[in-house]
Amino acid sequence: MQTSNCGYGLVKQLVSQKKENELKQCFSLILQDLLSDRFDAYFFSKKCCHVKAQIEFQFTVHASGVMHQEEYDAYLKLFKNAIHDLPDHIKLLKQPTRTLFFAKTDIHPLGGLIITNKAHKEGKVILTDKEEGLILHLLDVYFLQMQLLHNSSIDPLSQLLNRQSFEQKLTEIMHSEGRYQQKKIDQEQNWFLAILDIDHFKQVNDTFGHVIGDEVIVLVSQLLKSHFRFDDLLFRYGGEEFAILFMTDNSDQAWKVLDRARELIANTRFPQVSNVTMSIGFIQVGDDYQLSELVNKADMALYFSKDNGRNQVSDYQQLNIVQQAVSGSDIELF
Ligand SMILES: Nc1nc2c(ncn2[C@@H]2O[C@H](COP(=O)(O)OP(=O)(O)OP(=O)(O)O)[C@@H](O)[C@H]2O)c(=O)[nH]1
Repeated sequence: MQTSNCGYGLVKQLVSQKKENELKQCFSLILQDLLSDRFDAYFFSKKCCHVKAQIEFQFTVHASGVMHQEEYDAYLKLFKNAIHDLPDHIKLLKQPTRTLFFAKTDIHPLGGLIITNKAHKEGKVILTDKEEGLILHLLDVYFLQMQLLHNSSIDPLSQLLNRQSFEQKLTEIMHSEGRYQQKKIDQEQNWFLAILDIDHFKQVNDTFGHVIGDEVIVLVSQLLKSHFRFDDLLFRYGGEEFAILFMTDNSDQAWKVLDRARELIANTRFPQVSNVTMSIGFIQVGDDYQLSELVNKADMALYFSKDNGRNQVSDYQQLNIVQQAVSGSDIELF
């Protein structure tokens, strides 16, 4: 039986040294070991080695236990992404014989993970402590790797996702299997792209200085984070410009969500500066446009908000209606 060099300690060390490539390599070795006959215990006891035959990955989840739906979705995404990145020959080793079942426990900072046998009556947990230990350690490795990848995609001032990750995430959404729609809590949900811009921010800088300007960006980011859901994607898109990718039922709901965010910013008293407002434009992500077109259209809606007095939310679809109505009346006039 072989023992991998990629121990848990090594993973931790690589993470702390931010050696992303080495970490990826090490992580891939761990997974190969775990899912192949070379399975061994690297970041835990060798006694776990019999577990291999029992651990299979399948992502049909039958119950969410006591976990909140959003938290549960985030876990699922984490695992799906991790498995998605595996080389093909490893994917072949997966046998969909088991069901993942998440339950919130105190054992792990990310919550606990238990695997149950689908065939087992009433889905009783059949994992031994050692097996559960194995999974929890695996979760640790995922967590550390995700954290590292996460850090490289974060804007240091706002702590939101950076511009580089924006295109990547939007591309992922546009090319993903479920595409623009996903079933969430028994309801179809659609993706929306919003672009938000702080109004008259130049004036803030000119009057109070760049340090205060930066503080406004930080506070706006925190407010937005507190307003949106755990798995909505918030980006600092440019200097005082933000982008949000989020899911909701329809355009009316999207408008309401964004208008509440606008209201929250407008009603917050910012130190020194006092009042800050934001203009927002959004569009539903769909088949009609390429990525750059989509961003341009959301931007057009944003500038419509700016041109119409700022501190408001505009839906690109509604602008079309306005434009068509205008051109329609033009035709009638002439
Ligand atoms: N403090 C600070 N200022 C920034 C940052 N990034 C961009 N800015 C400033 O943001 C200001 C943006 O100004 P404009 O694009 O003219 O827009 P505005 O004054 O917000 O006006 P409207 O968008 O039309 O409401 C510029 O003065 C930039 O220098 C940053 O990271 N920190």
